[in-house]
Amino acid sequence: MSSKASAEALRFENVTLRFPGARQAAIEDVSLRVERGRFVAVIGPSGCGKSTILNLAAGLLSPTEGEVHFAGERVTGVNSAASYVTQQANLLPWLSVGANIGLALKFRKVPKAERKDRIGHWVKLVGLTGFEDHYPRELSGGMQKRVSIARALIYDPSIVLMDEPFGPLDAITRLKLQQDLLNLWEEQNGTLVFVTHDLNEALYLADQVVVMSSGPGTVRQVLEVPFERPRSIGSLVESPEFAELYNELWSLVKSELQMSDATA
Ligand SMILES: Nc1ncnc2c1ncn2[C@@H]1O[C@H](COP(=O)(O)OP(=O)(O)OP(=O)(O)O)[C@@H](O)[C@H]1O
Repeated sequence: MSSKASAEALRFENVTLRFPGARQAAIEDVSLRVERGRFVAVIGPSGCGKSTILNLAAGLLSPTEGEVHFAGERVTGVNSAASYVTQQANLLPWLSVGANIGLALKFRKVPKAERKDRIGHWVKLVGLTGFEDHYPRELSGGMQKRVSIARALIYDPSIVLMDEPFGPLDAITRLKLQQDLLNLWEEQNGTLVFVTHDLNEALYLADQVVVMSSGPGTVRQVLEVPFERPRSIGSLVESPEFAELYNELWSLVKSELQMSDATA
């Protein structure tokens, strides 16, 4: 295998997905390559197929045409290497915070003592010390999100897929969690593909931003985000380079929104 091929995490090759009975394809002829260790944001108008792309990467949907590959292998069923953080935290209400976080370790038959250590470590990392024995209903939305992030990262998955990870949270909690995610996931050197509607979030977190067009969903442009890591959101926001890139991204997204309004 060439070094180029071995650095590849996810690849979409001319992927079209048409839901049964749909007038037009949800996504059409999407080609995309995500290298290992990269953070990639997918952004675009509502309905342009962002979640569909995550579902295809997770192996929950199969392309109508084209192929999805992960780590050099064609994805033909559920992609067990991928950890998926959906829009809702989806915690199991009858399990404590600790048990929710450790779920993937239990499925993988990690011995109890090791499980306990790793859960303790992650509870601390996501700032939930003292809440291990609480139940999801006793947590705020932000705390539930922290649990779902710890649950997704605890078993060192090869790739994490996140659908609007911080969507419903207030601005301050979002900022804090965005910075936490940067710190946590950079340490693990993992691959992250996430969908967002938030231009700032895309630029804070990602190495590349995939801007999609709608009707049907296609890749309009892939924008490189050159900011060095480790990143501090506070310093990024103050830099002129950030403002410049934000404007570039905004004009791309704005033209997509105008196009989708015109075709609606
Ligand atoms: N299960 C389904 N059956 C039929 N059509 C679907 C299904 N899921 C999604 N679609 C359609 O596919 C298209 C893409 O949907 P998708 O959810 O991927 O878009 P999105 O960009 O994630 O949207 P949003 O930003 O609003 O969450 C939309 O037109 C949607 O109506």
